[in-house]
Amino acid sequence: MSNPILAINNLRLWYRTYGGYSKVLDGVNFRVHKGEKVGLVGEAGCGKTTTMRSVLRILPEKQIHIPEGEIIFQGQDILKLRTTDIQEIRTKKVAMIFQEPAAALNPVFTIGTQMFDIIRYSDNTKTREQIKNMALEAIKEVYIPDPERILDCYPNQLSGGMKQRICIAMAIMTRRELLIADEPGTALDVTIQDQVHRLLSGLVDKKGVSLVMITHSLGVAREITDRIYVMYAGNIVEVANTKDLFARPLHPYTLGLMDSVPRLTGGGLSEGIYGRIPNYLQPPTGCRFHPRCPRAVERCREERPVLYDLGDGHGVACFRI
Ligand SMILES: Nc1ncnc2c1ncn2[C@@H]1O[C@H](COP(=O)(O)OP(=O)(O)OP(=O)(O)O)[C@@H](O)[C@H]1O
Ligand code: NI
Repeated sequence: MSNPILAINNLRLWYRTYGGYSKVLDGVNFRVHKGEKVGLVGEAGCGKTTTMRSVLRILPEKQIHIPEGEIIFQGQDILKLRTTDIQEIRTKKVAMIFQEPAAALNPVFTIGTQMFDIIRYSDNTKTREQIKNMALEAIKEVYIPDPERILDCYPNQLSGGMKQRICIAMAIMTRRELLIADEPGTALDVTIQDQVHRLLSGLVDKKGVSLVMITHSLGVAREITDRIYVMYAGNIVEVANTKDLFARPLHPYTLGLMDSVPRLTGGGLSEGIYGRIPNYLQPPTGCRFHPRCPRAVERCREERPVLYDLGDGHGVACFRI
């Protein structure tokens, strides 16, 4: 395949807390190619948001420590960029759509004002009329009727689903290379969430932009993505083309996630996989999944499995497959 537009290499990231360093990301490797739709899947707290926020450098910088790793975006290491260059990436190259649309919109400005600002930041040569037309066009693309009226609305005049659509419109109305969607619509009810996912997926195809879809649901990732990374406790434990992952899931954690779909309210992940994400202040030795793993043996406690490639880009980090 061509060079990836995003390559996260061996990223380790710790949070400073009162109890010491919380060692969350433990050597994450992650790639996105041009036009690709990639899923990042795992339970709550496994580090999905941390990984993707680090790409935009929107983590609280004073509270984090990065002992190792690089984040190469279009050939540059994001971790080494100056703030002004990061700003350039945020306004022109990469957009993020958040879980909670209300939090992404400023309550004191109209939708129009906020959309115009984004367009102006990305390209200051446009006339007022061109800017307005771009905003109207984007609102039409997310299937909201009466776009003229929407421009004059404040966020609180719109439903949750409408707000999420506006966030998507804002993300795609100017030319971007990469879109990162962090569980978009999780705050909404399920049918609306579905619509939001489909809308996003369609627009990404239409614009030819790359997508990273963060979700705790393998089912959602299956609907939308070409390739999936499964994350557990700050490690990528399995990666494969979406079809291959469902045809031949290999990591015990992936198997647990697959079984867990109808049992989200139950105690553990599946029949054999109880427990929860470890304490990152004192993460388990060896494979971080070993305390929960039905197949764990002595070696899993002592040695950390690397992700090995079984061919066709199917990688798995487990001694016991
Ligand atoms: N600012 C912070 N300081 C300390 N710990 C943090 C901070 N932000 C996140 N964490 C911790 O990092 C771990 C990973 O969190 P993260 O939000 O990246 O997971 P996630 O996979 O996105 O989960 P979710 O599905 O709940 O969004 C969690 O244990 C979380 O409590
Ligand atoms: Ni998250």
